[in-house]
Order: sequence, then C-alpha cells, then structure tokens
Amino acid sequence: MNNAPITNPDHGLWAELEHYVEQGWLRALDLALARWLAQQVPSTPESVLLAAVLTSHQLGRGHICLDLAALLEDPDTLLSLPPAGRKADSRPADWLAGLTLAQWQATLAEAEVVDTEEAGTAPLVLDGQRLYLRRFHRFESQVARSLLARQALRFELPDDVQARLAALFDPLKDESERAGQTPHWQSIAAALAARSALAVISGGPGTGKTTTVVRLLALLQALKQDEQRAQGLEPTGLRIRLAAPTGKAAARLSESLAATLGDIGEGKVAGVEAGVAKVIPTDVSTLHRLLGARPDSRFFRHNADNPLHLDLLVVDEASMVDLEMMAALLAALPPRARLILLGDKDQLASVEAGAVLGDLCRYAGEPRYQADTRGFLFRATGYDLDAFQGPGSDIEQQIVMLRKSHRFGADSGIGTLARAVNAGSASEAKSVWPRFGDITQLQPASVSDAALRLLVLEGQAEGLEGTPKGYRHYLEVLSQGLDDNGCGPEQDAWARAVLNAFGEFQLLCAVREGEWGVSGMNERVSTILAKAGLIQSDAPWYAGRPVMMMRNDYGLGLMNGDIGLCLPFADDMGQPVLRVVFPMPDGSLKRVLPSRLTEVETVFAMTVHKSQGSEFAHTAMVLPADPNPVLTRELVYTGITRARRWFTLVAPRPALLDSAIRQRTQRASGLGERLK
Ligand SMILES: Nc1ncnc2c1ncn2[C@@H]1O[C@H](COP(=O)(O)OP(=O)(O)OP(=O)(O)O)[C@@H](O)[C@H]1O
Repeated sequence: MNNAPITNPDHGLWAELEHYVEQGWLRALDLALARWLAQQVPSTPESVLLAAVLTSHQLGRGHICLDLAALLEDPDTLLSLPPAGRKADSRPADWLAGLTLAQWQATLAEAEVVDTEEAGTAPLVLDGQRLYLRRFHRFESQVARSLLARQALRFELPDDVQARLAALFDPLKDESERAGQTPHWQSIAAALAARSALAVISGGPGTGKTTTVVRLLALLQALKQDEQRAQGLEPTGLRIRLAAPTGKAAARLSESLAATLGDIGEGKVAGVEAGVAKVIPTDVSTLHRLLGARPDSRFFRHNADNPLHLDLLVVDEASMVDLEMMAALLAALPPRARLILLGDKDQLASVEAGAVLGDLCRYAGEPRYQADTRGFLFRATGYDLDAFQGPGSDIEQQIVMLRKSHRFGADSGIGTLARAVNAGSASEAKSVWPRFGDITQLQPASVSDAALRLLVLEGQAEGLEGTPKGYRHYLEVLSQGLDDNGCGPEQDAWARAVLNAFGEFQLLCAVREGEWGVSGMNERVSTILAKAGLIQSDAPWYAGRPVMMMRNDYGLGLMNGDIGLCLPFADDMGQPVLRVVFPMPDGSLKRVLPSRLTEVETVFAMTVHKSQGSEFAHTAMVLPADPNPVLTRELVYTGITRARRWFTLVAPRPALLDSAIRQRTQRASGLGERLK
C-alpha cells in the first residue's frame, strides 16, 4: 500500500477499484467520495482515499464505521470482496499488504480530510481504530449521549410501588415465580421502566412484551393521576404515544393493544382495573409519521427545536430502528419524556446502517445488575437478583430480557427450533424437525420440484400437521366474493377477508437474486398460480397481485414495506376496474389506482429483511443453493420467528442451514463502547 497521493488515476489501485464498481461489487458512490476527497485535497495519501472508499462500502452494508484493526486481520472476509464465488485480479488483502494499523492510523490522523475529534468539519472522523463518515460519527455520539442522559434521569416512586406492581403482575406469575424461586422478568422490566426515563425490554415472539407494557402504562398512569390530583389538577395522566418503524408493525401493535384493552375495559383481565382501558391509547403511528417526515428530505418537522408533545413514548420493533432514525427520534424527544424500547435483540438489525438495539442489549442475556439496581428491584418486586450481579454499565441497569415464550412453549417446534438457532447449535436444530408437527423442511431438487408446487399452492409439505394454507386459499377467497361481472363488492369486508387470507401464508427468501431468491421465486410462484388458473398474470396488473412499496410515497400516505393487494371493483358501468388495497395502521383500507404505484414489487416472495415486523400463520423460508454471506444466524432466526403456526424450510442444500446458524452478523459500531 502506497502512502503517497495517487498520481495516475488510470492505473494501479484506482483502476482496480473502477473494475470493482463496474462489476457492481462496490457502489459508484463509494468511489465518488474518494474522488471528491482527492479533488478537495490533492495531497491526500492513497491509503486515506482507500480507507474512505471502504468506509463508504461498509456503510452501504449496514456498518456505522470501518474497524481498521478488524479489516487488517482479514480484509477480504470483512468486506465480502470480491463477492463469494467471484474472481478478481487483485483483492483487498493485496491492496492493504504491508500496511500496519499504527501506520494507517498515523497517516489518517495527519490527513487534512480526517479529524480525530468530534468538533471539526473534515468529512471523515478517526476515533481510535474506527473510521467514520462525519455524519455517522455525529449520530453515534448523539445517540449515546442522549440514551445515557435519559437513563440517568430517575423518577421518584411511592412507597407502595411493590404493592401496586404485585397487584398488576401477580396474575401473570407461575407458581415458582409467585414463590419467588424464579424471577418474574415482566415485573422486573416494569419496575426498572418505572424508575427511569429509559427502559429497553427485549424478548422473542410471545414473551409478553406488549402485556408488560400495558400493565406498566397502567401503573404509570395511576401514579401520574394521583400526583395530578394531589396538586389539585385534572387527572389527565401522561401524554402517551406509541410508534413502530413500519406500517405493518404499527398495525400489529395497535391490533394487539386494542384486543387487550378491550378485555380490560370489560373487566376480564385480572389485576387491571377496567378504567385503565380509557387512559392507554391504541393508536400506533410509524416513526416517520410521528416525527413529521417531509417529502424528499431526511429532516423531520419534530426535532430538538420543535420537540414532540408527549410525556412517554413506546417504540415497538426497535431492532428495526437504524442509527440515523434513532438519532432523529432522540433529538425530538422532550428531555424529561420517558422512552420505552421494545424489540427482539436477536433479530436482524435495521435495513439501514446500525444495530442500536443489538448494541444496547449486548449483555441482556446475562444481565449484570449493580448492587444499587438489585437493591431497588428487591424493594420494588421482592425478587433477589444476586445471581445476576456484575459490573454492568449504567445503561445495562435499564435493560431487561424477557425469557419465557407464552406462545411457543416446549411443545412448539417453531419455538424449539428458534431457540436452537439462537443458541448457535446446528446439531440441536437438526434434531428438532422430526419431533414436531408445526415445522418441516423441503429439499427440492430444482425450482420445478412438485413438492415446491404443492407448498406454494396448498401450503402442504410432508411432516406438517393441521391445515396450513398456501396461496390458493386467498385467491379462492378473492374469487368467491366476485359478482357475475367479476367485480368485488363495494364494502370493505370482502377486501379485508382477502387480505387476511393472504396473511395466512408467505414465502420468504434469504437473498434477492437468483432462482432461489425473491426475483426467481416471484416468477416461479406466478407461473404455478397461472398454470393452476388462479391468476391471469399476462398483464402487469391482475386480480390477486400482491405488491410491496419499495419507497415511501408521502403523497399517497404509503410507506416503504407496506403491502397491498390488487383487487377488482365495479366502475360506473359495473365493469371491473383494478385497485390496489392497502391496510392502514389505523385499521382503515386505502384504495389506490395501480398506475399511481410506480415503485412497487410483486411480493409472493419477500426478503427476510423486509418481513421484519410481520407475522404469517404459515411462513416458508427459502434458502439459496449457494453459500452467501447474508446467511447468518440472525437471518434464520428472524425468518423462523415470522411464523405464527407453521414453518417450512425450503433448503435445496440443507448444509447451508448449519453454516448459517454458526455465522453471526456483527455490525461495526462504536455505540456499545460509548454506552459503557
Ligand atoms: N406471564 C404470562 N403468563 C401467561 N400468559 C402470558 C403472560 N404474558 C403474556 N402472556 C400471553 O402471551 C401471549 C403473548 O404475549 P404478548 O403479546 O404480550 O407478547 P409479545 O412479546 O408482545 O409478542 P409479539 O411481539 O411477538 O407479538 C398473549 O396471549 C399474552 O396474553
């Protein structure tokens, strides 16, 4: 590696990088950044320009920064360059040969385009062995500062808090938890959340996150109302808002809250007074909507100068919140507002860069509570947590992991498989399949395999018990509602029934490209359904076409990831016209002219990434036939846990599942360290 500036951009490393861009292995943007830096400061050494290219490349792959030390250890693997199975004249390891960490750091530190401190204006920031684009360094330090300040903000709790918590949570405890032999983590989560302006509650599917939050909100509203009464004020309670990263996730939380609060309102929920239903909202908005997204701008209406009007914010599916969004959210929160983050730390990180929940919850599995925290928890809940003591950081004191799945117990294949995958045990995962009737695996010889066709159409695969559905089901619900002219009824009930039936089954793919990826599977499924006479896919828009928004469309009020179905309705003459129907977070349906949807994709198959925040009764996850760096434990776990009732793995090469389970996703970031 040359520490001199680049003299001839047509040769050597520069030409090689160009070749990587032409191959689509690097983004044009990555190289453009280095070119721009070289233009601004022509004396910039080649090793600095290369560092800039690679930082940008890594950012595009979700990493907040470039970890120089990790890179030098194994450049090709860290960068996934050249991509698996592809050949190149030279590789990153060649480009970096001979460069030591100390040399590189020293050269970077001296470069005009690099700052080594937060203050400054250089486009790159070197922080120890991490190199950042300035914007992301700023987001990271803002997020860390804000989370630390918020966790340090403590609220006074009344002396009877233990009795109040017990009244709310005792009905949820099993015998051992009631006897104090096993900690009841839901009560512990609520106690910690009550005392501070920050709480993080992580848990897998069905571990009771929503249940905990409802009871926690009941407690906090009662406390606030008591305080307001004591001050002679109207007992209006806290201004509570609820949000989630996607429309689908928002709709799911809203539905779940509405059902729970409905039961509470009817006095059916032990430990919770009926009146609580009136002081907890069920409206859940997307984070974009909450913050007041502006079309074509990354700025929001709500920010530090115009904070949100709320006292408490619950954010569900927090694993999907990227660093930039978290920075915007924290900036817009009033300083004394409470923030409660809910999510599953083991799921895939956000699509955009960062892994905020993962960074926060690094030690959540083996909590390290300080003496002070344990003392508080003993007073508030009666549980002795000495078995969970340790030198945990301050932020860790506000983090709880819920461990018991109330949906997927020991008799559930989905739960058992998900736990084996999460534990990284490929052998255990292998042994799970034959023992349960809710999970199965297919090993199709090709995409034309009859077993794959049966799965897609009927939802059936050998080993599954009960009546899982395939795509035939929703298409039949669709056609059964049509009149003689082929038009659906005007009332929403039919469209809702078709949408619900569509949610019964979903194919997920680990990768986008290739015959086993989203593009290939979408094509394959269309062919299967057309051959079965269930769709007429010769025109781009046809009855039954499911589509996903690939971008936010503020004009239409639809967000990236929203899913709609193309359905026929009657025009003035009673003839069918197609409209795409989207379920909205508030429970309403929106009908859109197909021609207005310019950035949508057919979604018979979607990536596991895009499926986050959604659940389907029967989920089938398709793995590719060739190794791919995206195949990781987090991806497999996320795919499995999208299934509510049945899970089918489609694996042309089952060995790839084993290697995926062993492969962890690590996103480079300095957030974990800053939060210490
Ligand atoms: N301690 C408990 N004992 C028994 N059942 C519980 C307990 N906590 C929650 N449940 C029940 O378990 C189910 C899942 O709970 P909940 O919806 O709160 O979980 P969740 O973690 O929010 O799930 P997800 O986010 O995956 O939808 C619900 O039916 C709920 O009533």
